[in-house]
Amino acid sequence: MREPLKIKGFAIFKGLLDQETQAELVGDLRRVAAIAPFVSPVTPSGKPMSVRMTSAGRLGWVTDRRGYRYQKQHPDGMEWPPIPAIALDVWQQVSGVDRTPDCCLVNYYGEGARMGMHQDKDEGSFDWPVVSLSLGDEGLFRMGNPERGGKTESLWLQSGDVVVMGGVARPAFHGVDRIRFGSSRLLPKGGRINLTLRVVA
Ligand SMILES: O=C(O)CCC(=O)C(=O)O
Ligand SMILES: [Fe+2]
Repeated sequence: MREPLKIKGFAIFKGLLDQETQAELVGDLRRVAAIAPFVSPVTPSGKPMSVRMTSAGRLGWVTDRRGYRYQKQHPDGMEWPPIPAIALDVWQQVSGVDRTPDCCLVNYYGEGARMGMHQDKDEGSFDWPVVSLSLGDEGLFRMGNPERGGKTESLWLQSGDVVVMGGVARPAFHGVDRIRFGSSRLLPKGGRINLTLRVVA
């Protein structure tokens, strides 16, 4: 495996997944969404998020008026489907830890969707990395600091890229400013999918 790019402690593996594997993973995610449909979540303050979300794994990440949290069931009551083997394989290749993730959060970015700067901090511990996989349209990923504000660096993530947020980058603020809708042909209707694999302590 090639050495990752390192930006502010974020390790970026450009093009880790080949096209065939990306297409296979999209098929797996269709099966995930057939069991646990994408929802349009709201933040605890009631603000609609522009991304749509579902999860796979023992736990799923959800947000609504009651707060941000992990839970064992989809908002509609069903258990989350298993994490696709391809995603677990990527985790094993890049995470550097000997534990399987509990959650694979699946975000879908349609035209105009974005994600504001935030920390991933509902996991109970920053000891485990978060591994992120990008599929479909390009997304402009912004990398910040463990405190809000300060200098940031941005990078376009393309289909097949993998980012590891570990060490100093684990508590760092990050977000997706915008996507280039229609820049990839992986998803017939366009858009971007991001998977994040997380250990929930
Ligand atoms: O879409 C991305 O690349 C990042 C997603 C993210 O930060 C999250 O789901 O917490
Ligand atoms: Fe995040």
